[in-house]
Amino acid sequence: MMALQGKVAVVTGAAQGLGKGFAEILLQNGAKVALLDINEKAGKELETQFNEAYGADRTHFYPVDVSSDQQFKDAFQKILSKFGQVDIFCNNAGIINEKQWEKTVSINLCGVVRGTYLALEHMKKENGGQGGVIVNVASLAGLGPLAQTPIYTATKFGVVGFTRALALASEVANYGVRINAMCPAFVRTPLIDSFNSEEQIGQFMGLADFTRSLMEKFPSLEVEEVSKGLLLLVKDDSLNGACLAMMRDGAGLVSFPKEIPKTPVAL
Ligand SMILES: NC(=O)C1=CN([C@@H]2O[C@H](COP(=O)(O)OP(=O)(O)OC[C@H]3O[C@@H](n4cnc5c(N)ncnc54)[C@H](O)[C@@H]3O)[C@@H](O)[C@H]2O)C=CC1
Ligand SMILES: CCCCC/C=C\C=C\C(=O)C/C=C\C/C=C\CCCC(=O)O
Repeated sequence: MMALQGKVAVVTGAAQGLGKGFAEILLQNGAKVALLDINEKAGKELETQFNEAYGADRTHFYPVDVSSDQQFKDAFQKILSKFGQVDIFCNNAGIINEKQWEKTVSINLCGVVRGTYLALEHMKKENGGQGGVIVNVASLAGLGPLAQTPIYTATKFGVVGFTRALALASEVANYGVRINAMCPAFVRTPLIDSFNSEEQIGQFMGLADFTRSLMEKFPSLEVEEVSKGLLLLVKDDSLNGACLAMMRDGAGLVSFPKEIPKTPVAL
């Protein structure tokens, strides 16, 4: 089990919702945490709140839009200057916007790739790094389709595939870095509150009842429950390439078939 005392963590999308919960559970377990978010006001307020609660200089906020390569790189350098190292990197920032779908891809998928590659370059043993762990936040919609949000679903499938492929690369090439994914069902955060909006859902608004019936099948989780899942993926040294599915009735590591299950067809 990885002990978090003295470790340095980075969490994107940390100003509210799941990211705030992830940052807090890492602080409670002894890590220092760099908070990254596009929302400067909420991020700075959270930095003050966390430093009061967990000790001066345990957290620092960095304004970063994960869709910007430059902002991400600059912040990473500043984090290294302040904290000296990065051991844990959680790519959590994500949005739902089916209308501005290229923006959604740039944040939800490309943002995860940007963060992961920055962390990997620093952590990789072949670069003189000390190893570490990266956790990418996907969704249950990264394992099965959410009809109202095809682009969001595509980005989350992308996050799962990217995580699994890179975890395998890490194992084969011995990077010394573990890379895992989280796949929670609906979680009570502002993301869900803002969902009933034509601005974000566009042409798929008519499918709202279908989503509501799905939400009955997967009742909402609380941030605190999902945060315990993050802690598991960070601490358990045996987990690399793991996808943790989280639902109200329990969490579990997803098994992927070694062979492609298929029904034969005549061609
Ligand atoms: N709430 C839910 O039901 C579920 C959420 N997720 C995923 O969990 C992650 C976090 O979601 P929530 O906490 O629910 O959302 P949220 O909307 O409550 O929080 C997202 C945070 O990300 C920040 N953010 C947005 N765009 C950004 C950007 N370009 N750069 C940096 N920060 C940015 C926001 O300012 C906000 O603080 C997302 O990746 C989401 O897809 C996964 C499954 C279920
Ligand atoms: C296995 C089928 C896919 C199940 C997907 C389950 C949950 C995924 C949740 C998310 O990732 C994003 C969270 C919320 C957005 C989705 C719908 C909210 C709709 C609210 C409403 O219409 O009232």
